[in-house]
Amino acid sequence: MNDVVVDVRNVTIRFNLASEKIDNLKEYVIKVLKRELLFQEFLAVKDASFQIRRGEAWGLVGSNGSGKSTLLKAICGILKPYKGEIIVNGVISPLLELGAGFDQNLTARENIFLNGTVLGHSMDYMHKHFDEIVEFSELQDFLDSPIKNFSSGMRARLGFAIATIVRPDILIVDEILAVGDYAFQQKCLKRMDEMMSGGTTLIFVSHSIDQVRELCDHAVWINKGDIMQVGPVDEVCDAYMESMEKKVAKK
Ligand SMILES: Nc1ncnc2c1ncn2[C@@H]1O[C@H](COP(=O)(O)OP(=O)(O)OP(=O)(O)O)[C@@H](O)[C@H]1O
Repeated sequence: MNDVVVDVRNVTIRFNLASEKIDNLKEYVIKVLKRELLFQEFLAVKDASFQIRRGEAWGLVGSNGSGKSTLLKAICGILKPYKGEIIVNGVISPLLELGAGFDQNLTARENIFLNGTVLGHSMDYMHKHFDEIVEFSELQDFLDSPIKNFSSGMRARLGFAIATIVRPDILIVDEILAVGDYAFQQKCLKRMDEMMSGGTTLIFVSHSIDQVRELCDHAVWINKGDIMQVGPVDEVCDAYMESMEKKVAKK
């Protein structure tokens, strides 16, 4: 049996950055049509390869702007690699940036249904799980307020509660716990633990190395798009922390 659920094969992700300043949309369109707009190639992830097996928990670590979220988006299929391929076996429940899948002008109640649909659930399914979502998020008193008035922690509560009503094959959690309070973080960690006991594979991005060590068994350290190390969580986190400490000492 092939138990590899995410196979990242020599993946390079490229963005085109406009290399000149453009002040307005009209100027942009004219330049694109005249083929005068210059782009600079920027590789956010370079030749990344690793394999994640069923039931494993992987942490992605690295400093700001190193390519963690970009790699997660490619695993979710939101971004297409410029080179290489990613093979995913199973259903992914992605919990990416805060507010992704939410409409800021709709209420929490409406957003539960909207976000559920974005994740591929029927209205019927969302009706059945509505109370469970509200209970987990502890937002009973704010159900009819528009999301734009929510704090980042409240958005994280709602997003996490929706993304984890199903027991997906692969759960992807990007830095979302950072904005939740301590009690909510513990509640989320417990739920992730339970999901992993049930066989869910986890891919987790966090700047809290303690959380990565606690939750994950493997890790990838990425730095400015380069994969620095892949392997057992403690080895990778030790190497990453050592490099961070050296960086701090130099300053
Ligand atoms: N849509 C985009 N267009 C152009 N550049 C992008 C785009 N998305 C990300 N980048 C660039 O790719 C690089 C990696 O960004 P990414 O968000 O993956 O970093 P990260 O490791 O998740 O950072 P952080 O820890 O700060 O969240 C950054 O330099 C960022 O500016």
